[in-house]
Amino acid sequence: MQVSTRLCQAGSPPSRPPRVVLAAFGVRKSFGPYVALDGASLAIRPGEAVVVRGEPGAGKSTLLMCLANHLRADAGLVVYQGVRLGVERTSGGPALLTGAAMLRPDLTCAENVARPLRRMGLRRRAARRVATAWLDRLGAPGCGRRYPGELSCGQSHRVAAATVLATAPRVVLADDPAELMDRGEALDVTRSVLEAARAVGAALVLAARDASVAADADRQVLLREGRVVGGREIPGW
Ligand SMILES: Nc1ncnc2c1ncn2[C@@H]1O[C@H](COP(=O)(O)OP(=O)(O)OP(=O)(O)O)[C@@H](O)[C@H]1O
Repeated sequence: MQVSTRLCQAGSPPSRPPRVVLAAFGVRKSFGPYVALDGASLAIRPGEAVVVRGEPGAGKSTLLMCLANHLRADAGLVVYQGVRLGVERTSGGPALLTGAAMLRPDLTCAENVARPLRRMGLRRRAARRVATAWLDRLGAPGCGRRYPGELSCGQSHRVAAATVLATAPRVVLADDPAELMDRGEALDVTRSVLEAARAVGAALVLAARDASVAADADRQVLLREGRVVGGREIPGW
């Protein structure tokens, strides 16, 4: 509780960079009788890549949704950049990468990536240039003029990742793409996202069933029956 109090202190800016950018403390979430999260705790440092591993149904997606402020926890708290999500901030939160569903089907892929950049104030031409560079970086060159409906699952996920990463987020929460494509493609896509997140200094929390993804990350934690039960956590947490 000492830690959460420190993180939640509002007012004066911290004198040094925060040690933790995103943290969950004892998060519980049920769907009717189904307990998806049963007191999950996790702390993420700025810029690190953390894989949250777990069997199907372990609660990985639910944890990401709570961390992203898309779902409100029944109990416990989520703190992002020193602010309690769902309480002090009811909208906004870390960027959530879920894949193809994030893309507008009536816009080309370049327009999809440029859209949030335009909202951030970039002029049309600059936004287009940045979007094209991000599509290249994510391994989707040549997708710019195509529409989401014309892409494979892997390509759609890469384009969705470009829409998120182009905005230089502090934290990206990425759900496991393995359900939607074959293992090799899912690994390839995941690695591209991981490298791109590192390149812009974004922390990445990646849900994964597959252990091989963890080899490229800074650390991994294991989620079982809605609790973080294993993995190397940050000392002192
Ligand atoms: N909207 C919902 N309504 C009812 N139950 C849900 C809902 N969302 C999740 N659950 C249940 O919560 C539990 C955790 O689901 P969750 O999707 O978070 O697990 P997961 O680890 O991401 O699984 P997977 O690897 O299959 O994606 C499961 O028992 C699931 O059936």
